[in-house]
Amino acid sequence: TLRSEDNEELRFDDNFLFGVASAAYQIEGAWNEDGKGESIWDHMLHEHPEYTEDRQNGDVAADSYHRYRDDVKIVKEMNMDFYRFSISWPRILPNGDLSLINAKGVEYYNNLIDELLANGIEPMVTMFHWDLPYALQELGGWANRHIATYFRDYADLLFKTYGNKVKWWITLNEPQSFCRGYSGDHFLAPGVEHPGVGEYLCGHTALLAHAHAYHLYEETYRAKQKGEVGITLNSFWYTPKTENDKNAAERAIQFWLGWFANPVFSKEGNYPQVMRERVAANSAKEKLRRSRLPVFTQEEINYIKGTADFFGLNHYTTNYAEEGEEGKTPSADRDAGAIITQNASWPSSGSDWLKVTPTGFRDLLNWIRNAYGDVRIIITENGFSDRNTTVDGILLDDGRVTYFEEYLREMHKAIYTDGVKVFGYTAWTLIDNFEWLHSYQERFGLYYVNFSDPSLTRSAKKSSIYLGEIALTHVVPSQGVQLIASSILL
Ligand SMILES: O=S(=O)(O)CCCN1CCN(CCO[C@@H]2O[C@H](CO)[C@@H](O)[C@H](O)[C@H]2O)CC1
Repeated sequence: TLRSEDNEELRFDDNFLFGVASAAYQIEGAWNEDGKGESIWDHMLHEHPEYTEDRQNGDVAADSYHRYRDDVKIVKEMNMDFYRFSISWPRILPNGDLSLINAKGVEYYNNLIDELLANGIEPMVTMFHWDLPYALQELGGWANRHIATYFRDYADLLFKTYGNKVKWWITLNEPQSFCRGYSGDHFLAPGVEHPGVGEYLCGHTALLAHAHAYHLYEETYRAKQKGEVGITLNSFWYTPKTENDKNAAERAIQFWLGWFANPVFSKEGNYPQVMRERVAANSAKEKLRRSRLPVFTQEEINYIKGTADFFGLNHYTTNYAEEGEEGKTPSADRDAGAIITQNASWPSSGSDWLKVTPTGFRDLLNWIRNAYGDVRIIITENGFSDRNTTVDGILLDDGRVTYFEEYLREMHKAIYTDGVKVFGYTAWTLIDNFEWLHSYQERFGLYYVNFSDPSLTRSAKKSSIYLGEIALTHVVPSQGVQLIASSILL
C-alpha cells in the first residue's frame, strides 16, 4: 500500500551526489593482458569453471579495459557526478608487492581517470574489490596478517600515483563478503574451506590493512591532496521474524555489519561485545585454548578507531532473523546465533538473495545513525537484478525502475524526515557485467551488454534514463514516471 507521500515529487538538495559503480574483475576483462598478474578470481575460475552457473568467467567480461571510453560516455549520458570503479591490484602489482610495477596497468587507470575528469566526472576509487593478487594468496592471502603491510604498500603507490586527481578513496569493498572466501562459501574466491576461523583471520587482517591505508593518507598525503578516505561495508537489514526475535535481529546486524563497523565507527572500537562473547563461548565449548575470533590489543583498537572520513554502505535487501542457530560447526553463521530467512511473498529479482523490501533501507540507515552517531554516509551500491533473456525484456526494465524509485523514496525519508546524514547515492551497476558465481545470468546493469556479440555494445535500458533524469534534476518524479521513460525509449 503506497502511503500518500509515496506519489509526491521528492527533491534531493543541490549538493547531494549521484553516481554509478562497477568493479575491475566484473567489467574489465583483459585478465592477463599488458602484464597484468593473476588474481584469485582468475585462478579459482580457471581451476573450477564448474563454480559458476554457466562455467563462464571474467577473462573478457565487458572488455572495459579496451572500451572504457564507451563506459565514460555512459556515465556522462546519465548526468552522474561521479563514477565508482575499482583498481585491480594485480594489474598494477602483478606479484602483489612493489618488486614489479606494471607501467601499462598504471597507464590504463590514468587514462580512465583523465577521461572521467575531461567529462567533468569525479573518479571514486575502490582500492580492493575482491581480486587479490594470486601471488599473495600463496602466502595465505587475507588469512595472513602480514598482507596488511602489502596492502599498505599498494595504497601508498595508488595515493602517490593518482592522488592528485582522485579525491575519493574506498579502501575495501565489503570485507564481510570477501572474507567468506575463507570460510568455504565457494561463491567467493579464494574458496578456502576454514569456516569459523578463516573468515575471522581475514577480517582481522582487513581491518589492519584498512587502518594502515587511512593513517598513511593522514600522515603523508591528505595535507597536499585534500581527499577523503573511507570504507564500504555491505549490510542487509534484519527484521525480527516474530516479536520474540528482536535479540536475534540485533545479533545478526551486530555480527554482519558491526563486525567491521564497530572497530572503525564506534566510540569504543573493537569487535562488537556480543561477537566477542559468543565466539569465545563457542570456542570454549569446542575445547579450544583461545577464541577463534582474533584479539586486538588496546593499541590496535585505538589505531583502527575513527579511520574513515565517510561510511560507504552497500544495501540491497532485507532478511528475517529468528532465534536459533544455523550454518557449519564452527562458522561465523553459527556463532551469530540467528536463523536468516526471507518472506516468499516479498517481490523478487533475478537473484535468490535479493527481494524488493525498500522500507528496510530506511530502517538500516536509522540503525547506523543510532549505533554510530552522525557519521557521514554515502550509499556506494544499491541495485536490482533480473534474468530476462529477450532484448525487450532487458531494455524495458520496469522492475529496476520500480526498485530505484522505491529505494530512493525510503532513502529520502531517512535523510529529510529522520535526519540521517546521507550525502550521496551510487547505483549498482553501470553496465551488465560478471555477477560472480551467477556470471552473466544475473544482470544488474543500467545498460545492456550482449555478451554473445563480440562488439559488446552497450545499450541504454529504461532505468538508465530514469536515473539519469534524477541525477540531473535531483527530483524523484511522482508515480507514472515509468510511462515517461518508456515513451523516451520507444
Ligand atoms: O547468490 S547466493 O545466495 O548463492 C550467495 C549470495 C552472495 N551474496 C550476494 C550479495 N553480496 C552482497 C552484495 O555484493 C555486492 O553487490 C553486487 C551484487 O551482488 C556485486 O556485484 C558487487 O560486486 C558486490 O559489491 C554478498 C554475497
